[in-house]
Amino acid sequence: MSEPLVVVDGVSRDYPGAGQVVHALRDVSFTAGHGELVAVRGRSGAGKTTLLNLVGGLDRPTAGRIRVAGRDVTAGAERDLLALRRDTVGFVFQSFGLIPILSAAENVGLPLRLTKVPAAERDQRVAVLLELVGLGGHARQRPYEMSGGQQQRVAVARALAHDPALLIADEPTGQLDSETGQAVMDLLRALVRARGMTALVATHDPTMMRVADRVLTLRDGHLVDEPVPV
Ligand SMILES: Nc1ncnc2c1ncn2[C@@H]1O[C@H](COP(=O)(O)OP(=O)(O)OP(=O)(O)O)[C@@H](O)[C@H]1O
Repeated sequence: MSEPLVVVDGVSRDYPGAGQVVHALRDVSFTAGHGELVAVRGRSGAGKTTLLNLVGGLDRPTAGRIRVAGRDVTAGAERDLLALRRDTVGFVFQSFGLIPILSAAENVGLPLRLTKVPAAERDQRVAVLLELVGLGGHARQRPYEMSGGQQQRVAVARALAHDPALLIADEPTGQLDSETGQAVMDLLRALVRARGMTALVATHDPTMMRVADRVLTLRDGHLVDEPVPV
């Protein structure tokens, strides 16, 4: 069997602070297999965002190695990281990150525009993706005409547009009420199952921890063994 989709090996990330260095991650190691949904929990400041950014190639560690889909995310040139993000990783953020002047369909189609997928194919894929997240009838609406849950669904559809092997979601339900958050979680769970994607989801939300295959706990930059509350 080939190596797991995500391999994090002895990763540390220091930030130079005013006067003293912040050790945001300290010697973190884990793997995430193909098709696995891994939740990352921890208090504010524990290092969740730092870890997700490193795995997604948005940042580089101070020490250690990360491989995603067989590619070294830590040693490559900037253009290799760009290629990784374009081909392999989809991102979902707490704040949705949609472009306000674009419709739902245009937001979802944006990554395909950047990779120069022909217009007809793009439109078809966008329609399928919006159906997939339950927004088939909302293609022309702009983000401000949609609820928070609907906006996050658009963001999920956009993250899936280029069919990434890895979905990285940083507090995807952080701005949603619990019922809407649950719906977005269920959607992520179903998508990971149906598409065989791997997902790494930072969350404070106990619901997400219940639907995850595995929960990693960060404390002060360390991975710790801690039972998950049920
Ligand atoms: N760019 C930066 N420069 C300096 N310190 C940083 C930077 N980014 C994060 N940190 C520090 O690194 C530590 C980990 O931050 P991180 O954002 O990864 O935590 P988190 O677990 O995602 O928190 P939250 O749940 O509040 O989003 C914190 O002490 C934070 O202040």
